[in-house]
Amino acid sequence: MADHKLAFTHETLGQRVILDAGGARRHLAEEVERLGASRVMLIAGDGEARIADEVSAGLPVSLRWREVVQHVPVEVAERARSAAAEAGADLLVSVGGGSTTGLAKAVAMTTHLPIVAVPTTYAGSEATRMWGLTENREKTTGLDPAVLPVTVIYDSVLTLSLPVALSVASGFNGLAHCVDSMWAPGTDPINQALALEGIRALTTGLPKVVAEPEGIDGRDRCLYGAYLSAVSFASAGSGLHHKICHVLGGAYDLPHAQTHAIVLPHVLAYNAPAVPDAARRIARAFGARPGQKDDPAEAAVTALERLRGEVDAPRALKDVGMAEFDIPGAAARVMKVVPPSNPAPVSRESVEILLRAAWAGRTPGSRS
Ligand SMILES: NC(=O)c1ccc[n+]([C@@H]2O[C@H](COP(=O)([O-])OP(=O)(O)OC[C@H]3O[C@@H](n4cnc5c(N)ncnc54)[C@H](O)[C@@H]3O)[C@@H](O)[C@H]2O)c1
Ligand SMILES: O=C(O)CCC(=O)CC(=O)O
Repeated sequence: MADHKLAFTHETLGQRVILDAGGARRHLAEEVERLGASRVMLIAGDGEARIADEVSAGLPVSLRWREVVQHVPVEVAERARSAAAEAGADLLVSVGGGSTTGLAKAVAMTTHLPIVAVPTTYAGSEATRMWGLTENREKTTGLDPAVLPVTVIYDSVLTLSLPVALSVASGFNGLAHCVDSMWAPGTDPINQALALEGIRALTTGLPKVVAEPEGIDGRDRCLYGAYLSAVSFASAGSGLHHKICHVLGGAYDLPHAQTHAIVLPHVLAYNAPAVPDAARRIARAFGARPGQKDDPAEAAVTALERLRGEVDAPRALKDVGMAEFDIPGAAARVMKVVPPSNPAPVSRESVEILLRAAWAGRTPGSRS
């Protein structure tokens, strides 16, 4: 912790959180009963249909919604909201990744229906009151207490089918929540503590998932880390890293988790020299043991790079569909949303350099 007076105002979001490998079906039935619901709108995309069918067996489902699109286009949200009203739904149950949770949030925003979320990736949307909608290539995010799920049910058995590459990318989405929380506009000692524990959990969990994708221990650690990462992000808010990724996702439709995984080391290398104390703590959480004379920023970046190599995380925006000629436009868009509190000064040129390095998959912090 920095050497200054300890003082903060921290808001904790209230929700019931259950983590129980193999227990989702039972817990979901109990939650539906506890909430007194009789007309469930079950939201799950095609890729999550099998899992959703399994965990929802026996529930009073009056509407099964399958149209799920990443970054929640407003047209999709509107269709789902109308369907919820027509079906007279009294509870939203989302089973799936961040896109599925995001659609449930979009419906809850206007209907104020409660959500029970059963996450199947490590995106963490289930533990935030942040919504995201995309219209005309622009992603808008906002905060609304109505979109925070009342209950989250984590069951690592449901994540066994998540392909290893996607598990890794999604885990890096969680790590990005943690790292960005160390300097985001609302950072405080509480969300920093949660973020550092989130880094530890994901740093031990991800290599286990890669080594043994069917193993419960690695998956449990990743879900635990994903939850902590989301709680820290929910409190600290979006820092520079998230602002960059929202521009890239909204304007260029890049895959969410992979984009986070690629951009994170570059933002860490950019900001860490301006916050040596946070950098030292991040490095330690990643498992490094920096000595007194070591440069903390370098130690943090090296530790993240080691993990990236160990789990073969994605490296280049050019590999996930970004065109090089879009870089200047993306930098201009980022400049409109840079958090004024970012620890290192940000210019259009510096964002363009960062994006070029991330596009090409260069070593973080390098110019060539
Ligand atoms: N509001 C927030 O706080 C917040 C936080 C993080 C992410 N998000 C949003 O979440 C979205 C991205 O979520 P994501 O990265 O989880 O991707 P996703 O939800 O789009 O899922 C990616 C793919 O994985 C499949 N999948 C999910 N779980 C699976 C499983 N267990 N087995 C097999 N396949 C599975 C899905 O069907 C999909 O094809 C973005 O729109 C992002 O903005 C929001
Ligand atoms: O819900 C959204 O689409 C916005 C929040 C978000 O995507 C967080 C993240 O970048 O992981």
